[in-house]
Amino acid sequence: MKVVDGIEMKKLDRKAMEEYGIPGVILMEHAGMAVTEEILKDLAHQENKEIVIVCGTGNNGGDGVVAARHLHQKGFPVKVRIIGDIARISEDAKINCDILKKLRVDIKTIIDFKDVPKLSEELSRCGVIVDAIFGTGLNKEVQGLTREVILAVNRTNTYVLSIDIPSGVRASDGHICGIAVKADKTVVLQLPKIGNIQFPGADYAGEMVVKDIGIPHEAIEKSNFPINLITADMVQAILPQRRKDTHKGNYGKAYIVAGSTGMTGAAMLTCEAVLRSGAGLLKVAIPQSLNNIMEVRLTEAITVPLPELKKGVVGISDIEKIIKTMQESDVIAVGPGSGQTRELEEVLRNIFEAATIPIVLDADALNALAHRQEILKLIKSAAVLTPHTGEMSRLTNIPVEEINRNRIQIALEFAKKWNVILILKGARTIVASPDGKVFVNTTGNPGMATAGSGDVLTGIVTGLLAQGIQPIKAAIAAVYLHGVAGDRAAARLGEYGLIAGDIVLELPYAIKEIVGK
Ligand SMILES: NC(=O)C1=CN([C@@H]2O[C@H](COP(=O)(O)OP(=O)(O)OC[C@H]3O[C@@H](n4cnc5c(N)ncnc54)[C@H](O)[C@@H]3O)[C@@H](O)[C@H]2O)[C@H](O)CC1
Ligand SMILES: [K+]
Repeated sequence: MKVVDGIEMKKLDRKAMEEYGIPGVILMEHAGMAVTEEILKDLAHQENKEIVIVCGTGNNGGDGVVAARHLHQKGFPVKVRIIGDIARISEDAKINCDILKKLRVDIKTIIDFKDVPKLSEELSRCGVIVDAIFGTGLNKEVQGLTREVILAVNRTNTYVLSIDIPSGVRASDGHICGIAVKADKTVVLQLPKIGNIQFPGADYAGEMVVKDIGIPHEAIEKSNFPINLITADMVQAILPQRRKDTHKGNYGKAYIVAGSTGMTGAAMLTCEAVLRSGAGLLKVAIPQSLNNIMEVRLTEAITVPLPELKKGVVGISDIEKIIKTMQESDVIAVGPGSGQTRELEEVLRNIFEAATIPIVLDADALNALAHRQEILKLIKSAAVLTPHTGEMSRLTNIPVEEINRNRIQIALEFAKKWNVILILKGARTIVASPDGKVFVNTTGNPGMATAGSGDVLTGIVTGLLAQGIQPIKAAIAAVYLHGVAGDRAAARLGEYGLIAGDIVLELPYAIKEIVGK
């Protein structure tokens, strides 16, 4: 499913009207009916059935006015409150306002601060507040009377339903324009906006419901807007159904270069996640001195002890053995707990030059790359990099705050520049492909911000790649499954007590939830 900004949505609106001849007032009618459907569901839980619909003078307000008519028609007590200069009302909204007046629905304009106390009372007394002030047309900081009205809405304990996007959240990036409505539910029209998905805006949406309002699907498919939401259907289509006549060789040979003294846990978590993601075979190259520990901790993986140059750390002297095992594998992952050494840069350079299989780079491999990004150009096969925002900052020399203000763009630029698939972990995790496409993940929770969670994701990516899944699809499915497993763990344990091992334990169930077996 595409995720759009206001400009792209307007383009699709215009295409629907100009190329398909669907009048805007029809789209508004569909929008109002879709909103009505959701309000009726929410009203079912409310004692008080009165609805106050707070409208702006644009088409978002128009959607609210259409919903008012349908609710009135169904016998619900409706109050419509239009903020601002009614003379500026959009054409389609005016058509609907005039109909409401003929139906003698209670419709008033809020034009002065002195109207706010009365409105506040109405908002506190009703069962549902509908926020139809701003949608994708919000284009500056919210001030003055509208600011006071949004403050009044947020001060009540009344259930709030926002149309398309909570008013005050910018559709293009989720920025809060001074103040925004805190919604219990947002009825998103046709396609999610970036502001519905990206924080901080995503925090204001409450439960999100996407409703079709009649924009032709073929027009949406033809749009080359690059941002997509990762959905369960998308992941289900990616995960191969298993044939009966198969053996472990069919599910690939994964190879991991990981671990160093004190960091065997990272290697262990990655290995477990590789196998729990369905890979057939797994070898893990670890420093010789850690072999006994790993042999004890890992039952299903084969350890490949490397004669270490420096105790407990993989070094360039091991490269022969690493390359040889790599050439017998279907995917190689480097970095979890490897230790930050200049040696690792050399190991990476050799691997990049020799690899004909997909490469997954995480943690210390990314930190090593921070000094030597140019060696990424040596890679001839597919590469998936999995930085969290801090590692991305070191990789790009862009401050963390700036990355978080523009996650999608920064991830996309890096992927294109270095011809790699980039998983930028965080809220939200972004998967960016060198061909310019972006996939935004919305599964997962703050409980996953715990040591080792990233090692598990690396293992899932590696495990799916081992099974021959196309790299971009493996990255998409991995971040989604990682989040679903984390959500299952949080549902069982809460967000505080959740540790990375719990995500690994829930992973098979997450896969089963999607694949069905
Ligand atoms: N295909 C669809 O998604 C459809 C969406 N519809 C609805 O239309 C809105 C977008 O409507 P638009 O008229 O462009 O603007 P808004 O209603 O979002 O904003 C109203 C108006 O407010 C002015 N404005 C902007 N920022 C501020 C501010 N900070 N302070 C004061 N005034 C401000 C600006 O002039 C805007 O025009 C979309 O979200 C959907 O809800 C269609 O109804 C159906 C098709
Ligand atoms: K709104």
